[in-house]
Amino acid sequence: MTGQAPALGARLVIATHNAGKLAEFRELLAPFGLDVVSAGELGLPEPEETGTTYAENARIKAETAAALSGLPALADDSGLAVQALWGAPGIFSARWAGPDKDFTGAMARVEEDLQDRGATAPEQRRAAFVAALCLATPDGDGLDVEGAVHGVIVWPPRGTLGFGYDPMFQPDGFDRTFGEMASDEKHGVVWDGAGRATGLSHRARAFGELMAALYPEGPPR
Ligand SMILES: O=c1nc[nH]c2c1ncn2[C@H]1C[C@H](O)[C@@H](COP(=O)(O)OP(=O)(O)OP(=O)(O)O)O1
Ligand SMILES: [Mg+2]
Repeated sequence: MTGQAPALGARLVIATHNAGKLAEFRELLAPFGLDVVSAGELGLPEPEETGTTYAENARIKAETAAALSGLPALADDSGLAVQALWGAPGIFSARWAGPDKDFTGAMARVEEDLQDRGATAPEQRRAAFVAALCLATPDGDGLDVEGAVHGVIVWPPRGTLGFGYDPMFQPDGFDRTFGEMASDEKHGVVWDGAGRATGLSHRARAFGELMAALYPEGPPR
């Protein structure tokens, strides 16, 4: 797909206050020549995430930003879901890091909870990153998609790339964590020639779903 993606709007708000996510969306959207502006740059508030699912929270963030900015807005609600912890920290992944965004502490808490359950073997340490995206327009339309990537929780954390829980998550089929992967490997997308996008990370996969939902007939001309 080349050129502009009209349904996204020439100007698009990325409704996040997370610098790591914002950088990834800027890279994902870079080929499309959109004017991407962040919620932070527009001075938009961080809405309370009162939903009980990733999708609900993504919609809250996207609708709030679209209504306040008068522009289409793309939001992401995501998290790390650890199977032995019944999906925790899940939608509370950001909250586990506290107001100081201490992900070293949040990762230690995940490991402690796994240790408390005696989860030492890799098969007891299964996890997925999940991302729900919502694209909302100021007139009230919304489009919801999700993506996930499965893997295993490692300890100690490895790597300094990425953000959040990346250093403790090793996706299936790799011997490196997301913290050890360059951005292009973690969330780069590959187009299949028919306008479909695939990728490794939850966010890249959700982005591929978004493009497929926006353009079911293939790339816009
Ligand atoms: O690729 C990722 N690599 C590592 N960690 C990740 C990733 N994706 C989500 N995560 C974790 C950290 C993040 O803080 C939380 C999402 O929480 P979430 O509320 O969706 O985002 P947030 O509060 O950081 O920013 P905002 O709500 O303004 O978009 O899950
Ligand atoms: Mg948040």
